[in-house]
Amino acid sequence: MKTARGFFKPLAIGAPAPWRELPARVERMIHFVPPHLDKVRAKVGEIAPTVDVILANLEDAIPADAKGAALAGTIALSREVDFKALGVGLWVRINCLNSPWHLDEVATLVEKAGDRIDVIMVPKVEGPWDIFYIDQLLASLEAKHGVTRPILLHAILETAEGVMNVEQIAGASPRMQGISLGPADLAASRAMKTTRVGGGHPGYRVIEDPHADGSARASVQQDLWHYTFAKMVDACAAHGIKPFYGPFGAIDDPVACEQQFRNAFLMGCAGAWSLHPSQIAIAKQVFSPDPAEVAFAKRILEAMPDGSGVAMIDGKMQDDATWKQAKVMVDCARQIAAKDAEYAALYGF
Ligand SMILES: CC(=O)SCCNC(=O)CCNC(=O)[C@H](O)C(C)(C)COP(=O)(O)OP(=O)(O)OC[C@H]1O[C@@H](n2cnc3c(N)ncnc32)[C@H](O)[C@@H]1OP(=O)(O)O
Ligand SMILES: CC(=O)C(=O)O
Ligand SMILES: [Mg+2]
Repeated sequence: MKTARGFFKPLAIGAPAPWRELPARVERMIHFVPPHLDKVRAKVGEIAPTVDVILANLEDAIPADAKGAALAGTIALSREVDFKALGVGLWVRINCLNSPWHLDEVATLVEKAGDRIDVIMVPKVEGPWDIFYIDQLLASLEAKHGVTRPILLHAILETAEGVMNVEQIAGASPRMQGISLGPADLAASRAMKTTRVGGGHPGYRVIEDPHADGSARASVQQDLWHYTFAKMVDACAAHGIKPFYGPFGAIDDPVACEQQFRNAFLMGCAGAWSLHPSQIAIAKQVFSPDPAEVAFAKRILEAMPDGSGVAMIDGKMQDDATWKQAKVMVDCARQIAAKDAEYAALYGF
């Protein structure tokens, strides 16, 4: 690992100085777009004002013979829509580092759209060495092409080795913006016997003990992802970067999608992916704190102006620790309100 003094030094002569703090951005949903499809790309201008992030996907779900078209479509998209003016992030998911495509992709993206891309998402990150490699490559390309703002990195946690190394991945570079859970590839990597993209499974349950009278035993479905998810959230929080839930593939089950997103929100995630336009509103609602909870959090802050001591509100004890939770909630709401007039009104900011 780098020394403390070396950590924030640019990795190439002429590369921009690394971010010291992550830029404050609302990222409730990362909306995936297949950029090789002209018809879908043409609709991005309409969708962009309704989302926080548009992601041009070059990796899985893009056919091998369309990788070039997807890259060209991404560059075109970065010029066709003024994402900065809309306050919408532009992200790109490149192909994985052992694929034949990633090198040309990164070189072309930085050369042709380096000043317009906020975050590059790197799939199948196995350990900090993957981040060191892409960090150095980006610095060299940014220097070469005069990019003035460092492009951030987002890792997908989707292999058993990646899960084992998640703490080092989260802290590998000042470029690290966040990590998303990739439940589909992770399931394959672990030899899980499933065929889903995220969500639960009806077979993964706990069952109550047998009853003396032999009557039916209740059982409840459990969360397959809890362990990995909690490990990822702690690694991200400890390193000051953002955790995200990834994709929910059952487009036809908005109820389960909402529940999966809500579990992620409650655990500390900043957002989730939307694969289909119908998932945008779900993510927006779930990852914007409930106005009633925000109102209660404001009361805690008002009751304890310096954040110390003890207070009772509606029968509930408040102290320094609940004050800190309330501050997380109100700060999150304030950030959303600054971007989203609808929520500004709901929160009373
Ligand atoms: C495990 C992982 O790696 S997950 C990440 C990789 N996967 C992806 O990125 C998938 C992205 N999503 C998609 O490709 C599509 O949404 C699919 C294939 C899942 C479903 O597509 P369809 O069957 O066409 O959905 P549907 O018919 O409901 O689409 C309705 C409209 O929304 C459009 N649409 C669908 N998905 C998107 C999208 N992600 N962004 C913008 N528009 C979209 C369709 O083009 C269609 O437009 P139209 O009415 O003008 O014809
Ligand atoms: C997100 C992703 O790429 C996966 O689940 O495999
Ligand atoms: Mg994957």
